Amino acid sequence: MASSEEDGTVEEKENNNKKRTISTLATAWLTFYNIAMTAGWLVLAMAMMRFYIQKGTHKGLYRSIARTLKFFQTFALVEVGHCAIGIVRTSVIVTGVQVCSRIFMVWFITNSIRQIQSEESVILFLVVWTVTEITRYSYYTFNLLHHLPYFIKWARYNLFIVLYPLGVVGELMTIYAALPFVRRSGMYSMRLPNVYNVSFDYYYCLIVVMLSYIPLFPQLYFHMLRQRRKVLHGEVIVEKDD
Ligand SMILES: CCCCCCCCCCCCC/C=C/C(=O)SCCNC(=O)CCNC(=O)[C@H](O)C(C)(C)COP(=O)(O)OP(=O)(O)OC[C@H]1O[C@@H](n2cnc3c(N)ncnc32)[C@H](O)[C@@H]1OP(=O)(O)O
Repeated sequence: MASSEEDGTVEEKENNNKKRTISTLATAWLTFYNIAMTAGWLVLAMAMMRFYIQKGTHKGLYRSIARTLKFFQTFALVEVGHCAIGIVRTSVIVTGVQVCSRIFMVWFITNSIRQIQSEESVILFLVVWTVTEITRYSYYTFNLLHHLPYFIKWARYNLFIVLYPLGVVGELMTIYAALPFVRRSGMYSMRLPNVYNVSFDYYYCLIVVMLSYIPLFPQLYFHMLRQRRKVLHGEVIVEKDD
């Protein structure tokens, strides 16, 4: 009897130690990740400002920051992994939609269609994303270090009220500007007949993507409003499971 009780205690202790090690490793990784992402988006902000001050125009700005933008925005895919393995308390679906829509904007719209890279709408979403991400990643970093200045917390849970709709306007206007070029070039499309006997029209795909903002964006926006009430006003919110 005594020995089985002792066994139980040893097992419990081992489990607790394992959990503590995993949690320490997760915190260390998240701190490194958030610092790296804050730095990445700060580099982007400085590169954009420097370009504009030196050239006095936004034309050519996208090309000058494209590599850094593609790297840091694509790297954000690991955030979906963070949610999936449970090291952050965020929905995989909410994070997945947010990250995938950004990666789609970068790779399959802005990077693929040179003619739209100098549109004002591209600058609009780039500036909005940059302000959002510097605030968001610095919030997570300071939060993990238990030294969160109030103005960063305030910025994280207030700026999105204006920035989110502005970002969506920039993204939708950019996709809209891309439509004529996509139609003319037939890019990423497959016409029949072909060996696979499959037809795909990227032009209509983009129209579906634009329409999908109607049901999806309000969900992300209301999610952030709920987070705001929870963090700034201490409301207890029961989230539905994914
Ligand atoms: C394939 C094609 C698909 C096309 C589909 C098209 C449709 C698209 C429709 C939608 C379009 C959206 C377009 C978006 C544009 C923009 O981004 S505009 C810029 C403005 N945007 C924003 O302000 C939103 C920014 N995004 C986010 O905040 C997130 O991505 C989020 C997932 C939407 C919400 O974040 P969430 O994590 O749920 O909330 P938080 O309050 O920040 O965190 C919750 C808890 O998780 C912890 N946490 C999360 N991440 C980390 C981390 N990296 N490190 C450490 N901790 C983290 C956080 O601390 C919280 O923990 P607790 O405090 O313990 O609760």
